[in-house]
Amino acid sequence: MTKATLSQAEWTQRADLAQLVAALDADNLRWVGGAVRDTLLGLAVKDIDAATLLHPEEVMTRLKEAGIKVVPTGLDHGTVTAVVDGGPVEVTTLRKDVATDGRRATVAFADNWQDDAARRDFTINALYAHPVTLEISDYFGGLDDLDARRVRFIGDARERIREDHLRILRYYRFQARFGSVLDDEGEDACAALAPTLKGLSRERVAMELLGLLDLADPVPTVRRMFDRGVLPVILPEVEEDGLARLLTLTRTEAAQGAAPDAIRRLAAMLPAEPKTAEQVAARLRLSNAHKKRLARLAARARRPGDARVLAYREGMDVARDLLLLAEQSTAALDRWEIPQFPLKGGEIVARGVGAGPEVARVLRAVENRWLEEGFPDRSRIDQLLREELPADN
Ligand SMILES: Nc1ccn([C@@H]2O[C@H](COP(=O)(O)OP(=O)(O)OP(=O)(O)O)[C@@H](O)[C@H]2O)c(=O)n1
Repeated sequence: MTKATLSQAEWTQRADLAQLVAALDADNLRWVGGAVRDTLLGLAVKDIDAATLLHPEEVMTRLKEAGIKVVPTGLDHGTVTAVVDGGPVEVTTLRKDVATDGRRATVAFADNWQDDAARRDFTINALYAHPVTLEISDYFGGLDDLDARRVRFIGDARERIREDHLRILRYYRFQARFGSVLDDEGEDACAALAPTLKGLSRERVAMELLGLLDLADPVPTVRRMFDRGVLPVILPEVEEDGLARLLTLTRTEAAQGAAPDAIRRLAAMLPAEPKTAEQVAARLRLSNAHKKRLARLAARARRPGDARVLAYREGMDVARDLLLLAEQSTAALDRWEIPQFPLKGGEIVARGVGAGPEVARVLRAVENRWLEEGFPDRSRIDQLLREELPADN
C-alpha cells in the first residue's frame, strides 16, 4: 500500500468539513472517490464523497445532534447526504457487493476499508484520505496509476463491468479526462461488453455521454469508441463523417477560445436531418430545451453568412453555435449587443401607407437593407424609409 497525503490545505481549513468530521469522529471517516482523485491531480473538486464505518442511522443521529442538516438520499445503499455550508457531502457506509446484475447491486455493509475499496470501479477512484492527517490509503495501486495517468479497473475488468455496465462509459469519460496510457485489458473488456449498454437507463447513458462530450478533448476517445464498436451501441446514427465534423468543431472551438459544449458537439456528429436529431434526443431523454437546440444545430447552416446578421436573426447563442459548426469566426459578436430595429409600423402608417401588408413589406425591406449595411444609425433608417416608401407617399 503506497502512502501519500492530500496536499491541498483547503481540506483541513474548511470549518464546515471540520464540523462534519467532529460529529462522526475522524477515525470513522475517510474522504474518497473523485474529490480525492481530483485534489491529487491539482484539479478543482466538485462533489465530496465520504466513506464511513458507521451505519446510516448512526450517521443520521450524530449529524442531527451536531446541528447538520441530513437528507437520507439512498438509505438502501447506505448513503446519507450531509448538507454543510460548502455544499452537500455524501456519506456512505462501507459496503461490499453481495449480488449485482449490471444495473443495480445488492450490498451489505462492510467493516473494513479494503472491502469497500474492492467494490469500486477504478484504482484511481479508490483512494481514501484520512480527514485529519490527509494521509492516503491506496489498496490497489491507484496512486501509481494516477501518476501514469492510467484508468485501470480494480481487479478483473469484465467482472467490474458486469457489476455495473455504466462503468464502460465511465471508463471512457475518465480516459478522455486524464488518461494517457491505454489499459489494454480495460479497452478489450469495454469493447466486448458494449452491447450490455442497451439495457441501461437512457438517462444514465445520456449523462455519461454528455459528460464525455463536455470535456476539453474527447475526440481520440470517441474515435476509439467508434472503432471498437462501443459508440454504435449508444449512437448508431453517427458515421465516419460525424467524427470528422467533431474533430473540426473541437479545433475551431479551441482556436476561438470557445468553451466545450456537449450538445453542440453531439449536433456536429449527427447527420443534418432534424428528424434524426429529434430521435436521438428522445432516445436519450434529453430535456425539451436540449432537444430543440440539438435539432436546430444538427440541421446546421452550410454558410451562416454575416455573424451579426445571424445573431440578429437567431439570437446570440445559436449564432455562436452555428458559426463554430461552420468553422467561421465568432469575433464580430464579442463586445457587441444585438441592436433593436429602430423603426415601427406606426411611423410608416403616419407617412400615409394604409395599415396592412404594405406596411409589413416596407418594414421588411428597410430592415433587410439596414442589416445589409451593418446596422447603420437612425438617420440612415429615415433615408432608407424614404427610398422604400411607395412612390405616391
Ligand atoms: N459505477 C460506479 C460509480 C461510482 N463508483 C465509485 O463511487 C465514487 C463516486 O462516484 P461519482 O460521484 O459518480 O464519480 P466521481 O468518481 O466522484 O467522479 P466525477 O464526479 O468526476 O464523475 C467513484 O469515485 C467510485 O469510487 C463506482 O465504483 N462505480
